[in-house]
Amino acid sequence: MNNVGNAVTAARIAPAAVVVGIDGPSGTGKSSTSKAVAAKLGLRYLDTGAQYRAITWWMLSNGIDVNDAAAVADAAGKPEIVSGTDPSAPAITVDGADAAAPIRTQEVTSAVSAVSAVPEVRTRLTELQRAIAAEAPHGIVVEGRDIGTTVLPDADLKIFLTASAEARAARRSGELKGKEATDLAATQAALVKRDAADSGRKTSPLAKADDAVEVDTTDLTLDQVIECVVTLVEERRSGTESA
Ligand SMILES: Nc1ncnc2c1ncn2[C@@H]1O[C@H](COP(=O)(O)OP(=O)(O)O)[C@@H](O)[C@H]1O
Ligand SMILES: Nc1ccn([C@@H]2O[C@H](COP(=O)(O)OP(=O)(O)O)[C@@H](O)[C@H]2O)c(=O)n1
Repeated sequence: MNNVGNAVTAARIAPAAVVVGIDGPSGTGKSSTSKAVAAKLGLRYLDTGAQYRAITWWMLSNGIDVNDAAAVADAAGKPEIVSGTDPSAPAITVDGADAAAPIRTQEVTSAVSAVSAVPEVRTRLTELQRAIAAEAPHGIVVEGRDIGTTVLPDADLKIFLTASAEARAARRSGELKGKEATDLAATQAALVKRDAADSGRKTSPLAKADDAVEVDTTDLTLDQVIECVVTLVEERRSGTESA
């Protein structure tokens, strides 16, 4: 077959790259759903929250006062942050060091909203996120707070996950070890406080894009959420969305 024939055949076989943004507050199932959907559909995966956690961890590790926006802004370009996009083994390094564990500590979780509110931090990470998405050969699932509104406004599909604060706290608490896991009320209060900070900030707040599909996961199993999103992606790809 000549080159034109090969190109036509290839075009028939390989679906066009698809970009999916999944936003929502903590504990709605963004990471679990995004990784599973990316793996099922042969897409790359990006955890933008891990990048905000990584830069926060760097600030804390280097003695920057995370509540001093000017100091955080001055240092925003210093850490080298590299994200792996394999959904089966997402990785993140900071200045060459594996940051997967330290970015999940309570210290980082308590500081990340302050760092994430600094415009220079958001500008830098948004540029990085867009570059990673552009490099994904078959497409990518990108999860966060502002993917559909700011980072990838032209995404092929935008999902906004929600769930009751109680359900989200119970899920998060189920992940925590020891004392934290038993103090459900404290976990819920911390989640609600972080949601408010993320939604209330001036620069690219946590928000549902007007063209995002909202999925309330409160009474759904994780598998049901994954199946729902896979179906939405496949419908968007084939242009056969249900009315
Ligand atoms: N629909 C669901 N039902 C029950 N548990 C869920 C559901 N979605 C996620 N989980 C669990 O809740 C915890 C938080 O999920 P995660 O994907 O990390 O949420 P997010 O990324 O939105 O914070 C994980 O232990 C996950 O397995
Ligand atoms: N696109 C994003 C992703 C995360 N973030 C910030 O990073 C924090 C941690 O994000 P995360 O996704 O790891 O948090 P969880 O939803 O997993 O609890 C959020 O609370 C936001 O403050 C952001 O500002 N923008």
